[in-house]
Amino acid sequence: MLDVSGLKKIYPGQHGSVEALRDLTFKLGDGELACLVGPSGCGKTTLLKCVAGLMQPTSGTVTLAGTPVAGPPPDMAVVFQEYGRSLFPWLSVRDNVELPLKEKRLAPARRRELSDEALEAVGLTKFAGAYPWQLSGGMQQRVAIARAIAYEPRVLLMDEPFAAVDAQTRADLEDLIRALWKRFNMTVLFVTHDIDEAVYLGQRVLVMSSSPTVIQDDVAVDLPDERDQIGTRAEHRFAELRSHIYAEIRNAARPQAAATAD
Ligand SMILES: Nc1ncnc2c1ncn2[C@@H]1O[C@H](COP(=O)(O)OP(=O)(O)OP(=O)(O)O)[C@@H](O)[C@H]1O
Repeated sequence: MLDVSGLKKIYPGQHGSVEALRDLTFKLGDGELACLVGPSGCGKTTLLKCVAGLMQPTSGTVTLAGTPVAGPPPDMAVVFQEYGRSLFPWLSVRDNVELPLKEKRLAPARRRELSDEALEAVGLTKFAGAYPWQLSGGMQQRVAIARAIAYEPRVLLMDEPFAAVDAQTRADLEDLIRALWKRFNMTVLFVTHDIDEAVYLGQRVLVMSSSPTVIQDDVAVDLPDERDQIGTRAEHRFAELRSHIYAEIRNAARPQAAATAD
């Protein structure tokens, strides 16, 4: 479904250019849920922007279902960390969810159907008429997720979407993502700083090295498919996977966050 090959990104700058991504190659199969972890500044956001067609890589390719990505693809949606800035405060929850569907030029009845389903899926049916500023942080992030789901993406990209919410809300949102992933058969690439979150959510964890960045490890999460916040996290295998990835990231982290390319 998603094929990233030899991706390289160099940011030009006045004091030397920064090689954020050196040579990234990985594939995601149709319907896979993979998490991407790596040390701070290793280029996770840069990678997502290139995959989402929001930024041109210096070299390398991103292919979505066989088609090269040259701009934002119609069957991909992105959920960012800053839900506060990604929702329009003057639009109701429903209008926020339907906005991209208008861009897609869907008829009003179809837009309504999709927003109803998405709001029901994230448990916000009762809040369709509310405004984002009337909702808690976790609820606002659920609106952002509903907006992405309503778009009916084949691939959902998430960039540290739960970094700004409290621990209990975060756990609820993690379970919501796994439920939505199963219900809508999406391919999900989920970027996080949090190793526990990556192991809990993913079928695979891609570990990025520090800059200049490559994929350092690709760990299969061989935990049972049914996950729950208490049981799964208490499993011996969960602890083993977490320790393994933690050691990889410790290895990957070097004192310098970014290398100079010239
Ligand atoms: N627009 C830009 N111009 C120049 N350098 C940039 C730009 N954006 C990012 N960088 C550099 O590229 C490297 C990777 O940044 P990026 O934001 O992709 O990392 P990240 O892994 O998402 O970071 P974090 O985990 O802290 O959010 C960093 O060294 C950063 O300073």
